[in-house]
Amino acid sequence: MENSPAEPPAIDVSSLRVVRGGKEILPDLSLAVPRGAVVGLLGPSGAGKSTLIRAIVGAQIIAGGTVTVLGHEAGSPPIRARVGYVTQAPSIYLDLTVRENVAYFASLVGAAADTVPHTINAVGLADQTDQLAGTLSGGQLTRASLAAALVGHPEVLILDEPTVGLDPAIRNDLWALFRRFAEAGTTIVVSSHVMDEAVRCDRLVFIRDGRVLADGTLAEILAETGAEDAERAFLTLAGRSAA
Ligand SMILES: Nc1ncnc2c1ncn2[C@@H]1O[C@H](COP(=O)(O)OP(=O)(O)OP(=O)(O)O)[C@@H](O)[C@H]1O
Repeated sequence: MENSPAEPPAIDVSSLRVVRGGKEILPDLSLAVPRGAVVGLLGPSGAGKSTLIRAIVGAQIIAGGTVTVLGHEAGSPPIRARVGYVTQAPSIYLDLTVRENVAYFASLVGAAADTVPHTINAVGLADQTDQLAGTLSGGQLTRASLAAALVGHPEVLILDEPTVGLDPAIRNDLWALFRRFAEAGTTIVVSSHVMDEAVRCDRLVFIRDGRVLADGTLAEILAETGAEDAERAFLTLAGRSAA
């Protein structure tokens, strides 16, 4: 899962500075995401997770630093079809069916038509193929948005709080799905404010007040803090940084 020295990280953020509404949201943030890893971006509400994600997908004006994805500037034309992004809000058309939505996003990235049913099956929505997206349940809607993002087989998949508000069984199914895509080589960044999702990730980035508190495996972070779980480790690190 770790990079070989010859292989650059999938995502490389260096000294990123972001100002929004006149406020410095990310003062000086650096991190690297290895290829093929599932990386959890964990932190409380308002920590700056969505802002960082926006910078990674090239949707955020940055005031300083660099964000490189697959060796190219974030959001630049050579990588647009290679990076999938699922926002917190439903990112598909509610007045189209699941199939119509996924077919539309397939056409945008030039994916073959036969990838549409395959992707819908992969996210477990075969029975909802002809259902209007606006009539799906919350978990189904998240999976439909995922299908739209996945249909072009992105090498990097960025998911902003995909499991928020979903019941434990659906969260479990979604994590199994992320794992399958990672095993097929996709690099996945998942943001969450639910610390118990840490155990699902290969690596974790703890973020608070726009700063990285920790970047490593859960085992490394627990060893470093002496904490029993991710939540206590986070609190320990937050306490240290405030001291
Ligand atoms: N346009 C804006 N103007 C001013 N402040 C903003 C703007 N957008 C975001 N912020 C602030 O930036 C901070 C980080 O917001 P961000 O959405 O990145 O956090 P988050 O970690 O994703 O939170 P959540 O888990 O609640 O989605 C928050 O304090 C938010 O109020």
